[in-house]
Amino acid sequence: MRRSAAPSSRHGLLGRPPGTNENSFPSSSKSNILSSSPVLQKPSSTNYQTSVPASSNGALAIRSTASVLSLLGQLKRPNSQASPPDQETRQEKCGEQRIGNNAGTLEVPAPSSSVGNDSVSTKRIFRVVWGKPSSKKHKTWEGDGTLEVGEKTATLMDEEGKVLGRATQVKTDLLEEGSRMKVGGKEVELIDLLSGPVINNEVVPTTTSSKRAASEPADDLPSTSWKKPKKKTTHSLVKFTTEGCDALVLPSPSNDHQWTFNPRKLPVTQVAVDSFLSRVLRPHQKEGVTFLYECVMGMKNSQYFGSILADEMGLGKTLQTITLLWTLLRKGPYGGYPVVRRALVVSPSSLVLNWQKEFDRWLGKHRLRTFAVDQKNKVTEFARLTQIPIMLISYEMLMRNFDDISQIKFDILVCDEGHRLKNNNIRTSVLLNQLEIKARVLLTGTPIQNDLQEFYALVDFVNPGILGSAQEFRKKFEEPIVASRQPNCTNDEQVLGDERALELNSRTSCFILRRTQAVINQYLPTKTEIVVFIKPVPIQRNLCRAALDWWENRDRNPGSGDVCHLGVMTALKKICNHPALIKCENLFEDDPDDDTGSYQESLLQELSNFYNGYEGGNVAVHHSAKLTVVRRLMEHTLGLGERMVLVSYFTQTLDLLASLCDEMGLRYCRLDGSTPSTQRTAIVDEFNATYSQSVIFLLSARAGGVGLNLVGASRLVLFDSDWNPASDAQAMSRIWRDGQRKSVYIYRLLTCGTIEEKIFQRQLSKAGLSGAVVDPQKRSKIKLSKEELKDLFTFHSGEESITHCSLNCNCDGSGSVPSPGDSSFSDDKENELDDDERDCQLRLGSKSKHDQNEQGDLRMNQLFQWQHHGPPFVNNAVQLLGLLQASDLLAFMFVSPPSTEPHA
Ligand SMILES: Nc1ncnc2c1ncn2[C@@H]1O[C@H](COP(=O)(O)OP(=O)(O)OP(=O)(O)O)[C@@H](O)[C@H]1O
Ligand SMILES: [Mg+2]
Repeated sequence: MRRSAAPSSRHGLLGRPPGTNENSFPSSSKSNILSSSPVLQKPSSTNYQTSVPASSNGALAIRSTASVLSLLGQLKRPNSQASPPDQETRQEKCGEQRIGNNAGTLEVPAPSSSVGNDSVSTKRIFRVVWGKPSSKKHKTWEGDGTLEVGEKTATLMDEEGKVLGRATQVKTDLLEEGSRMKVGGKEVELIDLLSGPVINNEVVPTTTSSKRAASEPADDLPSTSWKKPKKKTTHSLVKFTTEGCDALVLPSPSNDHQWTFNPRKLPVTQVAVDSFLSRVLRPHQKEGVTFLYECVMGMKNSQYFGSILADEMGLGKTLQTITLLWTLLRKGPYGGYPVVRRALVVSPSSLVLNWQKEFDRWLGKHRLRTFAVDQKNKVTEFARLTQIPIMLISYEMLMRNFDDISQIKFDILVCDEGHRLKNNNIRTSVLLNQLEIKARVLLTGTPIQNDLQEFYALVDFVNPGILGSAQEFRKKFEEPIVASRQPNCTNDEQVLGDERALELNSRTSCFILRRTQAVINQYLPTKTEIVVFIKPVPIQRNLCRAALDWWENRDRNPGSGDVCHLGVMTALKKICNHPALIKCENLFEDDPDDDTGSYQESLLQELSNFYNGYEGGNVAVHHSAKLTVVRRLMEHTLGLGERMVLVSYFTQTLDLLASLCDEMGLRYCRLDGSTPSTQRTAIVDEFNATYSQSVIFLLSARAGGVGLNLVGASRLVLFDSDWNPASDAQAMSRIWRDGQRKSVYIYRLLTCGTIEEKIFQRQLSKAGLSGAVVDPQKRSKIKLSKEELKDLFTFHSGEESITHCSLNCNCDGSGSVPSPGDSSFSDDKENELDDDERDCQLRLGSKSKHDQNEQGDLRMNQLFQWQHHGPPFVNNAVQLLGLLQASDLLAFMFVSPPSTEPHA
């Protein structure tokens, strides 16, 4: 016996169609796509597609919930049980598939409720749970079923369509979702409305939609008008027009799909996205929804139901997912039955309430409510709430409440920022894998972060086994692809690696969809990215040299060994941020790379000898070149009335930036790892509010780098970089998103000649790895060699950008895009200029142009398409970027081509 109103679906998700019985359809009870294994049953030679097949390209559009609802109405009537065969006969007679005719109309069966009654049919069908009567608020239900509600009667049927009881003299107009009543000695709770009444061939607003505000258009109802059927026969056809380019009709199942997943031979109904959603979807989002639908329905591969939506940041993965879930919760291709009853959406804690907000924004609370698990809203409570189909939960909460969650039957799992499942041994992945949910959608803007093993883990999570075992994958794909990206690889290795990358791409592209930000360019204001190379101030140079000397002599220092590389890197990064950070109690406190031991004291001691300038109190801004630049940039930006996001990977650096704000008398918001998840959305909302007093947002890239919308700001500074380009890309994408009205400037600050520049170059190499799978033409180098490590620990003068030098670019730094004659790589460059790929492919460790050419694998990079600004930085562009006041500290700048022409 089950507690709570979450009865299992023995007959697929929602069981037998209302009103059907064993005679009306084949008796197999396992027709649900997502929750039961299919029972193979040879279909008759006739196509069961008795309703309206969508055109394969989805061009024909029926914006109608009515067709599905009316079909349900038809099915429930005993005298319409024979309708599928009849329709088949008709179809055979006509010798055609009922796809749109030349006049752009579609034919669908008339709503049966209208048959024989031209004006009114008031029958409604509710999905219900039933059990013994009891006065308990949270009672134990015994089964699922349907309740057919007439004018004064209500008939309760179980999942098999067997009548369990009838009630007469019922005040049916009071019944709505959530109501409880007694029928035939059983207590019944109405969950949701499957089919509404039909009046004059139009489905009138359901109980749910009648709750809609009076002023709001009934936009989930068909916007196309139904025309009267010519004949009032059971199977007369209704034509209605398909005008309107907003409509989105999802693909119909193939015959194979029907064979596998429709053993009961339910009529195939068209699944269209409700128009209130389809009209707000951008073209790429329509494509995305269709793609996800095909994947989770097993239409692309009947063995696998997973998908990765890997669109770049800000493309609206949330809206696409919400559209998918809403549609699956309401509809399905077989008998019109919803495919999903309950959905689980897992996200980072900072985004749980954002998901709720987005659900409310796009669907409205009157259509759907969601349940966000937190300290107050317990998982067990959700299990009892039959009317709330969506659970939103953070990864952390999921782990804490796993036992309760595993008791609930979910039909689809969505993992937002799913790249965190890049290791299938971590506890989150292990637990999520234990949930028996076949349909899995993983959302990520950055599918590959470090290596192909991580990519494998993501793929294997959504579609277990599709790429074989981890070992097989390593042998077949990873090793050859990695080998082909080594600078000294042979021709054969090269060819094999390219082949395997291609194969991997083709094997995964049917369930991974990735679009770049280029697709939203036209909807957003201009975005300009600026890589700013800043000259370190003398104290920073001295400290860098001291740290590197210490490293050179590491044999004489305690705790030497591999681990000390990481420690020195952290120290160098902190020196670049501000020398004061080395005075912090624990030098390595919040560096994720830190794995240091006792030797840090020795390094700290060494560095302290060089820096005594920080005694607490005000920040010595002039001890950090980057901080000085930020201060001047802030003055410029705030003077224009714009707001700014400052991002760092170090909480100590955020403290420093907070002190700077205090000193400047600026109000700021801050989100870092210590911000309670319950407060995060409120903080973001406060900042984004039009009249917010907060002009600066201090953001920890680790705690809040993903998913957030910070469109209240139009400038963002990435104060320090991560080894992982994906993390930086995530953080830098927070302000250039829908809702942004101003031109956006994104500054990446690098202290030149230091480890920061090396990390940047390393990133350019790693970024290419993503391309290796998404775009097999890309090639990149993956691992750091010993030489590269040594290169990392070389401090250059700090007077010029080594990145620009490594391009061998002879431009005059006047701010123009280099012309072919500016580089000695002109032969290669020509090819590269045709290349509109996003990622740069600078190869770290390349010492000279000669070396690179000998390897024959230098790919000229995107930086040749950027503006090159060198000293003396006096032109208007520098002024516009707000950096003129900081020009004494600048060594070089790359400025991206504007993403779009400025909006009118
Ligand atoms: N079609 C649309 N019309 C208007 N606004 C939209 C549309 N699609 C998405 N948005 C808005 O764009 C913003 C970004 O969308 P969303 O957060 O879903 O991006 P994302 O793809 O998940 O990015 P990330 O990878 O950074 O999480 C949100 O505020 C969302 O409401
Ligand atoms: Mg997102």
